[in-house]
Amino acid sequence: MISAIEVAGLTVHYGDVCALDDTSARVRPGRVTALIGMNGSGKSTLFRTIMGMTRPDRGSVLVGGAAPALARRRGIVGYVPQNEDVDRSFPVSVWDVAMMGRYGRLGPARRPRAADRTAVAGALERVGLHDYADRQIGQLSGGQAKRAFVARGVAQDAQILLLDEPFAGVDKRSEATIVRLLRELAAEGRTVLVSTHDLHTLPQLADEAILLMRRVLFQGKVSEALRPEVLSLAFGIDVVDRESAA
Ligand SMILES: Nc1ncnc2c1ncn2[C@@H]1O[C@H](COP(=O)(O)OP(=O)(O)OP(=O)(O)O)[C@@H](O)[C@H]1O
Repeated sequence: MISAIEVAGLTVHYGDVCALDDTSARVRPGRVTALIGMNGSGKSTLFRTIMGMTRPDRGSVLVGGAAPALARRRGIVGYVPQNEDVDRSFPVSVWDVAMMGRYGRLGPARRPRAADRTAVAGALERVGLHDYADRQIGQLSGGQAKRAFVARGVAQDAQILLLDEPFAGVDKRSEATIVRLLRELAAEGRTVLVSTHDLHTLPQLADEAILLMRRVLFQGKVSEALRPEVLSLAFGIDVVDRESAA
């Protein structure tokens, strides 16, 4: 089977710190794959390397069969980072944030067309923010703001979507909305790679899991990833209470 994302032998250092060490994994198309690992295990680094934003010391990345830079240019891959670089005190509306997902598609005049407005309206509807379109981003709760950034990724209409901890700091309702949305995107044939600390929702969220600790310790079905002996590999302890490991 052709992989949606394929990384092989990735090694990334920040100075003396080794963030990824000979990391290899394949992400299958049309599924939700969860990326699990402790703080500092290299999840964000892996996302950035897949996006071509961090250059590996060694190894290769293919995204939709293309090198990262080309995949981004073609709009094949979308990315919702853990920490947004949008200043929330900056006066942009929820609509504007979602429209940022369309920037790569706007013509030279940079003026949104009907298709762009339809995509943005649809994305806001899907994250449950259609009534907040005119709200300034700084006037949203943390969970609503997170949903606005997920809407930006959805509006982009990419075949492959990467989300770095979209559940961090969001309430149960927002979390349920995002989980449902990611499942729908996978059912439409899109590929979703999502990092999370929440092992509790893993069975609802994902089909497959990748356990990372600088290198891939396990990749397979979620039901197998949740076995205590597998989790203890990733978290380095005997996991009695799954949530306390997250
Ligand atoms: N810009 C940087 N400069 C130096 N070291 C970095 C940088 N970014 C990450 N690191 C280090 O690389 C390692 C991997 O970090 P990374 O952010 O990829 O982990 P993570 O699994 O996403 O962590 P978390 O769950 O806390 O978000 C950590 O030891 C971190 O301190």
